Amino acid sequence: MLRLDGISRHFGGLPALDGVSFTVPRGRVTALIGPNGAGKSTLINCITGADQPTGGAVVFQGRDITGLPAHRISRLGIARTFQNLRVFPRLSVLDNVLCGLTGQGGQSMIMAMLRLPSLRHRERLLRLRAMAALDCYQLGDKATWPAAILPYGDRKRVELARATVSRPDLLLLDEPVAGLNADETAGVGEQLKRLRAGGHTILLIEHDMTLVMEIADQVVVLDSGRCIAVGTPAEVRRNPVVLEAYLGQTEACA
Ligand SMILES: Nc1ncnc2c1ncn2[C@@H]1O[C@H](COP(=O)(O)OP(=O)(O)OP(=O)(O)O)[C@@H](O)[C@H]1O
Repeated sequence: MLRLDGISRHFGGLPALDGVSFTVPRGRVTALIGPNGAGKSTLINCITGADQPTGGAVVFQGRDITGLPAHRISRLGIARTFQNLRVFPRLSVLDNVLCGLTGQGGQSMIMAMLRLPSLRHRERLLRLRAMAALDCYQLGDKATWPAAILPYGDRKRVELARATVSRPDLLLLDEPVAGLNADETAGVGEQLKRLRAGGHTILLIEHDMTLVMEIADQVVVLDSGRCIAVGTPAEVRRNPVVLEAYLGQTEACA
């Protein structure tokens, strides 16, 4: 589904990513883990076009998408959530989720001005899809609320609904449970399991190791911009290089 070939990204000569290569298989959950500053968000930014790699190639469904602008990559079927929430505070919850369907409107400016019945029909269908996504995340009763007044946990779920509403071929989730309490984390964990069961391909950045070990099929470990391990959760958990770099020597000795 996605192949990364030697991705590098240097900031002022300092490597945030240094020749990172791995593949994200279709229909599986791949977790990307690593200590703070390892380069995880930079890598997601390079995949989605929010940033450009200084070396290497991003190949999605057989096509080289390296350096394409973010809106074109999004149209190819890659959606994401952000580590620092990016909901539109003044838009309603429903409109925030409809933003995840902008590429599917299919209307030209002329059609939009003429308000043809076919266009109104299409808009109704998109709203129904957005409402169904909100229901999946238990947000249906807050559809008309401005996003600004939602509690943090709800805003996280609005982002998830927006990222998943278009049924993207690849879903990139940057710390979806960061800042959530235990109940909210469990709720999002259930959602992620449902997405996995539904055949979604997911690249998940997460520091919550319990969640990662529970839902990932494959774990990729970054450390100081390098890929130091790729394997199943069980393989990675007992890899001494990973334990030393990420989990700490104490656990390695346990
Ligand atoms: N725009 C930038 N300018 C300069 N340095 C940057 C920039 N973005 C990231 N970096 C640096 O690149 C390195 C990797 O950062 P990145 O945010 O990708 O790490 P991360 O693994 O996502 O960390 P965390 O788990 O804390 O989110 C860090 O040293 C960071 O300071």
